[in-house]
Amino acid sequence: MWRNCVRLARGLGCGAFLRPDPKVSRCGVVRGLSPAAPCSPLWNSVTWLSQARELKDYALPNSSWSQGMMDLYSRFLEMCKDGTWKRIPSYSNSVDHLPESLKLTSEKERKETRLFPRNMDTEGVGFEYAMFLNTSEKRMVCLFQPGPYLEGPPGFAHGGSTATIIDSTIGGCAIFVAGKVMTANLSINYRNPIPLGSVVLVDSRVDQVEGRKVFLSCQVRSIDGQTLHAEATALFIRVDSTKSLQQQMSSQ
Ligand SMILES: CCCCCCCC(=O)SCCNC(=O)CCNC(=O)[C@H](O)C(C)(C)COP(=O)(O)OP(=O)(O)OC[C@H]1O[C@@H](n2cnc3c(N)ncnc32)[C@H](O)[C@@H]1OP(=O)(O)O
Repeated sequence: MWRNCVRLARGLGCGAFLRPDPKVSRCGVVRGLSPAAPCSPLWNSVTWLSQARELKDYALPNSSWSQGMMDLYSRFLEMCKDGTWKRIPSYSNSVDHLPESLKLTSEKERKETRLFPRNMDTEGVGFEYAMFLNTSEKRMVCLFQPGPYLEGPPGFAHGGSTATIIDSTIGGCAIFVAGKVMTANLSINYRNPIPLGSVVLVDSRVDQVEGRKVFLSCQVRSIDGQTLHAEATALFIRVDSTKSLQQQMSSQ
């Protein structure tokens, strides 16, 4: 799995540069639908972007991104050109990632909540990441640059921050394949610490779907592929979107 990814990334060389999307302002605020938006059924119905509010897309390059992050981002953007990969926009509120049809009534109302990995406004201090989806391979990759506020052991990322980015990547992958899901189980083996400010590639894929159960696996590696930082398996359960989370919890 990983070897394929490295091969793909290497095969593209480093010459690609970012073309500004005319519908995306410099600060990453999306106006209407971006051509870079993914095209799975779930995201197609995401005229979510088009309506009244302007949403900031946090998965666009900013000045905190290292050269390594920029290079990798450019390579994946290049791979988006033939439609094999899709860049996934990222917003500060999880509800904005769902199409209107999947939102519960209570979720349609705006709340002062923030998606956990997007809860810091200062660029570069927390989770800097961008995701790309390969629908035919049922695979989601995430380029992740952990900032100084994610410290665990001195100079290295906290294990919880690694778990968060794995859960988000694997969860995003599961959502594309199965719709509305919740993490039921996430098992992580931490192999090598992730230096703060470095760039790693979180590579996840759906291995199997059995009824409501979605099984996934994931590896976190350095961008040269030489260092395995973590590997994980996960079980996500498709939830009945007609039932509120509260109802599901109270029936347990
Ligand atoms: C855009 C942003 C993306 C970010 C993604 C981030 C995702 C998240 O972090 S979600 C938050 C963390 N997760 C949670 O809080 C989930 C808490 N748990 C729950 O809500 C429920 O237990 C839930 C929804 C997972 C399953 O509940 P429910 O729908 O009642 O399913 P339930 O009937 O118990 O189980 C269904 C099947 O799954 C199995 N199953 C459920 N949980 C587990 C588990 N932990 N391990 C193994 N099997 C399980 C059951 O055994 C059952 O199997 P079978 O059909 O063969 O009998």
